[in-house]
Amino acid sequence: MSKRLPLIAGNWKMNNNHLEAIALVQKLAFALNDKDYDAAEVVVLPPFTDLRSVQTLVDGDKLRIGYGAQDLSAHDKGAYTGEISGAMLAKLDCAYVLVGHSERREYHNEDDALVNAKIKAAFKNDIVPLLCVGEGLDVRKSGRQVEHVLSQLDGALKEIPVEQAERIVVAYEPVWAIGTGEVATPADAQEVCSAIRARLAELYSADVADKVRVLYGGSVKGDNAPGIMAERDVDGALVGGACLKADEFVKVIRYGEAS
Ligand SMILES: O=C(CO)COP(=O)(O)O
Repeated sequence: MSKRLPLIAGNWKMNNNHLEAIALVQKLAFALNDKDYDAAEVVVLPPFTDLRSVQTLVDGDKLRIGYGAQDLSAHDKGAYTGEISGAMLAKLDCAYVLVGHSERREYHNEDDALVNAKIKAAFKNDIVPLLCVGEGLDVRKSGRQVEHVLSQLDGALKEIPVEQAERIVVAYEPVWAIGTGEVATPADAQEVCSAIRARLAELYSADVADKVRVLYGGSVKGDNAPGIMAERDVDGALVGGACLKADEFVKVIRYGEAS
């Protein structure tokens, strides 16, 4: 069994201009003691307008903090006003890109077919997609969360070859737990994360299932991270609100040191 390196990713959503971005990444690097920290991979996902500043800072200070974008276009280039291509993100050395976040699905009508096209666009540019899946409250109340999430996973991975699938990161983010302060219990997170891993084994192989990192997201904070991260199939966290303060994000990142 391979040991998966935990991944703690901070989704800034629509927060911080490029100057605030520099300040936050500097604070984070300092609070984390970036050069000495290697127990987890740390990634920030700022708005597009911040990426060049974050790249310059990470390169200049040789930070180990990785970065990526919150979305990308399914198209290569051309008359798509307002869109950002995978090639543009690759030129900024983005390692990751979020795909299918519930806020994109809800406010921009992104469906599984578009999510699938965006995953293909990311891989075409050698950027690792961080695929978000998760059920709303109505589905959770009806007890169909596993079925719902696996259907999103199947749709997202359509025609994705094994050598790409094994690099993907999947984030289970129950919509009812996002920004609500209502965190899923560790058992809730484990139930769905283990089902995602089992489906990857069915779709590809046990080896792929063993390699893919499955994260939990939804009201993760310093105090609840240790319990969630202790679950067998949870390999990290996708953090929203708590990643906007360097000290709180560092508490999540250093979850393993909590007493
Ligand atoms: O949507 C999220 C991360 O992508 C989670 O947001 P919160 O941590 O603010 O609930």
